[in-house]
Amino acid sequence: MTETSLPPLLLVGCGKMGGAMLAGWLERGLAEAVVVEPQPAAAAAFAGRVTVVPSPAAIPAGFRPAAVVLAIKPQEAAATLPAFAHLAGPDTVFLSIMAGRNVAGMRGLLGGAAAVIRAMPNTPAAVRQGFTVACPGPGVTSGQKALADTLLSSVGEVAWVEDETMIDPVTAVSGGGPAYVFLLAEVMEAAAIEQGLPPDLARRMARATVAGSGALLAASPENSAQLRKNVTSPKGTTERALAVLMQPEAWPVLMSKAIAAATDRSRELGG
Ligand SMILES: NC(=O)C1=CN([C@@H]2O[C@H](COP(=O)(O)OP(=O)(O)OC[C@H]3O[C@@H](n4cnc5c(N)ncnc54)[C@H](O)[C@@H]3O)[C@@H](O)[C@H]2O)C=CC1
Ligand SMILES: O=C(O)[C@@H]1CCC=N1
Repeated sequence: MTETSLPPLLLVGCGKMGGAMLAGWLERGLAEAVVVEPQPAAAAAFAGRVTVVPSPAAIPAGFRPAAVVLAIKPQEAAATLPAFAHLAGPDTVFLSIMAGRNVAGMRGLLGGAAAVIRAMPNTPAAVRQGFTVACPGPGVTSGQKALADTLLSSVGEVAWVEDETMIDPVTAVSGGGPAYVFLLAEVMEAAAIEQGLPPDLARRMARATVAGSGALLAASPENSAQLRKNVTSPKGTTERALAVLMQPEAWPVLMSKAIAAATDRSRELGG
């Protein structure tokens, strides 16, 4: 597909993640989109560029989306999805980004025969640097998978898996991962202030250090461990900090526990 050929799509829920993806799609050249969003403020940033309606009943007659992107909270699925069941058919694929919600449960709510892809993106999609892992459900055609791939890859990198159970740990790692990185910026900023640096400087340093390190990681052929070693001079300052961060029960163990907790929560949200 060319840079201007994203197909008509229906976005259900224009909150933080749906909005992030929509921003990326619009930047990529989305021709026609209808957004179902009951909170006017949530979609205000997109006014004039997409059609925003408050409920499925207000979708313009005759609008035939090639993809219906489900970006509501998992807890809203049971009450919301049945109103979109009439859109199921060979020309429409449902692309869910809801945490936990599994394909079988969504197909049940959409009438049983819907083509459903379960995907887990992340918010860097807003700047087209997202990472999405997607899993096709039963009956998804190669054309529908290609369409979802076009949508998802237009806002970042995409990986496909056949085993849906992988989406739970994916949700914990790349879905929520940006939050852990932003937390790192928060705690670095606070620590810098503790060491006597002015708050403005502390904020700029933390943001630029996290963003610059991410850019270096993205651009470098070296792996993250080597990039870490490149900063760590023998008997220098970084070595002292890493001795704290990598001690037993510190970062490696804490991250492992955090990812396990999030994976468990994704499984709990299933159905
Ligand atoms: N925020 C993130 O980083 C990520 C979120 N997700 C998933 O994306 C989904 C949305 O999450 P967020 O955007 O964070 O939540 P959010 O609360 O910011 O967005 C949900 C939006 O859905 C709207 N909404 C509620 N009921 C609706 C209905 N019946 N029809 C249409 N819209 C309705 C709400 O007004 C709200 O704007 C969740 O299922 C979450 O698991 C997935 C990956 C990352
Ligand atoms: O916190 C959540 O449940 C969602 C899924 C991944 C990121 N946000």
